[in-house]
Amino acid sequence: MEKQMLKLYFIMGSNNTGGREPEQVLQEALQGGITCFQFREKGKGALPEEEKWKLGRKLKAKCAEFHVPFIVNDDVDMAIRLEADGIHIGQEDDPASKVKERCPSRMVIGVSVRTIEEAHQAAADGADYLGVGPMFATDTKEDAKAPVGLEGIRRLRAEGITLPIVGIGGIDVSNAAEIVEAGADGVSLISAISLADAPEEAARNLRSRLDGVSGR
Ligand SMILES: Cc1ncsc1CCOP(=O)(O)O
Ligand SMILES: C=C1C=NC(C(F)(F)F)=NC1=N
Ligand SMILES: [Mg+2]
Repeated sequence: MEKQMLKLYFIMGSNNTGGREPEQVLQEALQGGITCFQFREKGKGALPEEEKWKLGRKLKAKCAEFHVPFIVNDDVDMAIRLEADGIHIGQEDDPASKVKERCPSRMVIGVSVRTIEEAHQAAADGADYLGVGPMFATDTKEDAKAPVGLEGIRRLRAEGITLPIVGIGGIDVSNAAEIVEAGADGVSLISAISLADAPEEAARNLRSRLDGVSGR
C-alpha cells in the first residue's frame, strides 16, 4: 500500500455535513486535494440501507473521477460489492485476518487502534494501515474514547510498529503537521472539511500544510 495515500484522508457520511449535499462536499474536498476518502455512514441520522447504497455508488464514482482511493467503513459486503479500493474496520468488527479472506487481494484493509496491544494484533492480522486515535477531543464520534495525543503515535513507533499510520480525531489545520512530525504518515478527519464554510479551501489549506512536513 502506498503510504502517500494516507496524507490527507477525508472521512464523511451524510450526517457529517450539517445539511449540505454530501456529493457536493466530496467534490470540493477532492478539488482541494484530499488523497483518500472513506465513506462512513454511521451514527445519528445515518441513511437506511437503500439510500446508503445509492450514496455510496455516487461517492465512489466521484473518487474515481479524481483517481482518489474510495474506502468503505465497517460494511465489508458493501466494500466488496461496490468494488471499493479498501475497507476500514474497528475493534468491534471481525479481525483483519478474517476480513482479508473475504476481500479481493487488491483491497487495502485499515484497522482502528488505540493501544499498543491493538496495534500489534492488527499488524499480526495483516492490516495494511492503522487509524490511531482519537488524537484529540472530538464530538464527531459519539463513543470516542479518551484522546491518546501525539504520544500515542510516538509510542507506537518506539514500539517498532512500522505499518503506515494515520492519526484521527479532533484534527484541523492547527494541529495536522505535528501528527506527521510525531511519526504518522498522514491525518484523517471529518468535520475540519465536512463542516467548513468552504470545504475546497479547507482541504487545500490542510494539503499545503501537510506537503511541507514528514515524520519519518
Ligand atoms: C471516526 C473517528 N474515530 C476516532 S475519532 C473519529 C471522528 C473524527 O472526526 P473529526 O475529524 O471531526 O474529529
Ligand atoms: C474509526 C476510524 C479510525 N480511523 C480511521 C482511518 F482514519 F481511516 F484510519 N477510520 C475510522 N473510521
Ligand atoms: Mg467500525
